[in-house]
Formats: sequence, C-alpha cells, structure tokens
Amino acid sequence: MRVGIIGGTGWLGGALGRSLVDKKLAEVILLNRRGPQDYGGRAVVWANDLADLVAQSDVIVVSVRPEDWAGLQLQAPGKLVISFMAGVGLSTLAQCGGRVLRAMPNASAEIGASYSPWVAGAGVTAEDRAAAARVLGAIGSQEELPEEAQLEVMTALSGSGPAYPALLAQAMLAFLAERGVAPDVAARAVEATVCASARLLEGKVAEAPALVQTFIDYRGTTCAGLETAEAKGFSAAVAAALSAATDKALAMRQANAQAAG
Ligand SMILES: NC(=O)C1=CN([C@@H]2O[C@H](COP(=O)(O)OP(=O)(O)OC[C@H]3O[C@@H](n4cnc5c(N)ncnc54)[C@H](OP(=O)(O)O)[C@@H]3O)[C@@H](O)[C@H]2O)C=CC1
Ligand SMILES: O=C(O)[C@@H]1CCC=N1
Repeated sequence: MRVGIIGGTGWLGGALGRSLVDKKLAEVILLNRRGPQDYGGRAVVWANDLADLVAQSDVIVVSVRPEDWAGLQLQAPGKLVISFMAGVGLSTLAQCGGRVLRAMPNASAEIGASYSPWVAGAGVTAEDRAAAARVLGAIGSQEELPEEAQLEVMTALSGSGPAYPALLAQAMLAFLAERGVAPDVAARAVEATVCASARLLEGKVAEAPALVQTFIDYRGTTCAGLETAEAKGFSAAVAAALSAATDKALAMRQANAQAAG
C-alpha cells in the first residue's frame, strides 16, 4: 500500500508517517510546504507537489490544519482520502472527488496509543474500510462510528488526547508548589497520580463511577476531596468543556460547508 500524507511533517502526520514506515505497513509519500525535512533517516518519498502525491498514492491522508484545507484544492478522483482535520465535514471533503473518510486521532499517536474513531462517506467500500483500519492501526486503535455527528463529540473528547490529563497535572503541580513541595518531588508525585494511577482503570473504565463511589463510601480523606471537587463543579466543568469543544467542531463543520458552497 502506498500512503500519501499531506502534512506529513506535522504533529499528527509526522507520527503517522514514522509509524507506517517503522512498522513496515506502507510506502510513504510526503508533502508539506517547507519541503523535505529530516525524517530520522527513514526511507520516504517526497512528492514534488499535490498532483504528484495523488498520482503516487493509493490512500491519501489529509493532515493539514482545517484553515489550510480550502487553499489546498485537492483533486483525488478514484482515491481513498482519509482526513484528520477537525471541523471539515464529509460533504465538504467529497468535493475532492475521492471516496472520503474522516478520522479523529489524537496526539498519543506519537507513542502508538491514539484512539482514532472514524466515519465513512458515500461510496467507501469494504476494501477502503480495511485500508483505513490498517493505516489508523499504525498509530493505535480505531473503530468506525455510525454517524458523523459523533465524530464532532469525539473531536472534543478523545481528539484532545493528553490535554485534559495535562490540565489536571498542571492544577496538581500548582497546588504542590504552593505547599512548598520541591519541583522534582512534585513531578514524581503528580506523574504517579495522573499517569500511573490511571492504569488501574485500563480495560475497565466503565467501572470508574463504582471506583469513585468506593472512595466516597470509605469516608476518609479522598472522600473529602472528591465531595469538595463536585461541590466546586468538577463534573460540570468537564461537561461544559467538552460541550464547548463539540460546539466549536460543529460550527467549524457548518462554516466550512458554507464556504465550500
Ligand atoms: N494535533 C492534534 O493533537 C490533533 C490534530 N488533529 C487534526 O489534524 C490536522 C493536523 O494537525 P497537526 O498535525 O496538529 O498540524 P501541524 O500544524 O503540526 O501540521 C500541519 C502540516 O500541514 C502541512 N501543510 C499545511 N499547509 C499545507 C499545504 N498547503 N500543502 C502541504 N502541506 C501543508 C504543514 O507543513 P509545513 O510545516 O511545511 O507548513 C505541516 O506538515 C489538523 O487538521 C487538526 O485539526 C486532530 C486531532 C488531534
Ligand atoms: O485542538 C484542536 O483543534 C485539535 C483538533 C482536534 C483535537 N485537537
């Protein structure tokens, strides 16, 4: 399989390109604006321009920022086109003439741990779905969603990747600094709390409410913390954040569809 990545030197496109090569899943053809870059010594092909990338690729991944889509003027009739862009809908993507599929990976692609849900547009075949699963499988897990609106919800949630754990870590680091804990000790304590403790939920995250309840029923110090967090609006703040991001993704999809006519 030959996979062409438009934006193959970016955050996500780079992670995908490196993984596809390292795992020997595909020949990789790259395009960006700045021209060929160091790719860690990997054997990749640099396309001369967009038409050259399209001609050389079986599958085309669009990993440019949403605001750069319109200027790209991609024409890829007969090709499978996988878009990573937030807020660019299937109907807008279809104007490239290819069979289009929207995926929403996250920054954990860098460590092969992205969760990448996707939705398929009209005309996408069973073979295309298998190809998409293979491409996205290079950077983690993937699954097809039943409707496009769910991709905007996932843009807000899993698409944000490490952003919310980072926010939690930031708040915890600030608390420890304020209490005079040395930065290196604080870093170890927060990493153990945010990263290592979360592993207890692996494979059973649906049991999170039960685990919260267990701590509340314990009636100890954690209970005092959890109850105060809720009284201060912790769950409401999470819901409001995800709602704002979903709304932004939907508004972007609508604006991009309107601009595309
Ligand atoms: N980063 C994230 O965590 C996530 C990002 N996404 C989506 O993935 C997409 C890519 O994001 P991200 O990797 O962060 O973006 P980056 O800004 O890191 O990378 C963008 C890439 O696009 C290239 N590019 C821009 N315009 C063109 C063009 N006209 N022709 C060829 N290449 C071009 C850039 O090349 P150059 O450097 O030469 O300008 C660069 O390689 C976005 O649409 C975003 O919505 C989705 C989920 C999570
Ligand atoms: O913050 C963003 O816009 C990117 C796209 C989806 C998730 N992260």
